[in-house]
Amino acid sequence: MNDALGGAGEPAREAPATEAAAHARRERAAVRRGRERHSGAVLTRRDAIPPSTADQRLLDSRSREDWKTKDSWRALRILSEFVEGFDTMADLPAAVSVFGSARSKPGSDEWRLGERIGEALARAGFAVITGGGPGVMAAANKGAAEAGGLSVGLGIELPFEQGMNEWVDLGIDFRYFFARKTMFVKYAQAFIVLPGGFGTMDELFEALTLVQTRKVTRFPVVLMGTAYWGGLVDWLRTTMATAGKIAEADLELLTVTDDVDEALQHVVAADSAITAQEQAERAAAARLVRDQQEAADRL
Ligand SMILES: C/C(=C\CNc1ncnc2c1ncn2[C@@H]1O[C@H](COP(=O)(O)O)[C@@H](O)[C@H]1O)CO
Repeated sequence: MNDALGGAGEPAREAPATEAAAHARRERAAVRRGRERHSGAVLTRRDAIPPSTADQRLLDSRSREDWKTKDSWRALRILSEFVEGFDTMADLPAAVSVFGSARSKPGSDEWRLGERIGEALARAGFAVITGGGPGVMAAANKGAAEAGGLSVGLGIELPFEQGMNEWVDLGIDFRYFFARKTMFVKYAQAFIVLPGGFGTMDELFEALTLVQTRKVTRFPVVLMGTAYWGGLVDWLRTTMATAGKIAEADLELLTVTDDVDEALQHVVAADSAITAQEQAERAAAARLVRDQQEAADRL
């Protein structure tokens, strides 16, 4: 039973003071239920949980024998993960991926920011995609779900998994990080990145690399939290750009703000540009078909 649901089945908004207590209650309940692991369609609990994850078995294996005999078969499982992801995500409306620390505590400033950005995106009509985990991910999912938006979680099998957060309405569990990362980029029009650790950095720099190398275009990357990101952005400018490892212009790929409305504006502006370009492309294609038809009719 979801204890964030009120009697009428509606999500009950918790007062800030009680939110952390409610979160702690839910965590204790999860521990009581016992540890569990999702691996694709497979759920294991307690003693049935395998000692390693699929990603570990693929990446951490040192056995040449395994590489010859097992990895080629693993490719089929990897393929199935892409198929499942593509099939499910293709039905999404315009969406934004929100990243940030798995460790942010409910009620903290970062958590509130995550919730507000999730809510603002949902009100603007965007689905919100997160990693489906705790912390900022849960906050953004909560904001989106409670504002009536589509709240998506792309979970990952981890050795210390906590399960998908309760505000995910559409969830996919991935075994492989790289398959999951494709979905974050392919089905989003922008990334919004809140304070986070290695995982968040990985997602941020993957997006920046894809934009810098023009694998994706018209893709805003918004960093939220000027105090947190300021040092990194300064370092990118004064050390990385000065050493010629990136161009000055690459820094313009990033927007840094504390303001939810400003973040949203960037996303909406990019979305409008995409829509205008798609309309122009469709009109050009229709003109081409019409011209060809008229030329054929004249023969
Ligand atoms: C560390 C804890 C739980 C981990 N659970 C996660 N579930 C889903 N996605 C995750 C998890 N941990 C990291 N990620 C991904 O990386 C980003 C956050 O990483 P960070 O190092 O915390 O910045 C996040 O956007 C996810 O995509 C229990 O506390």
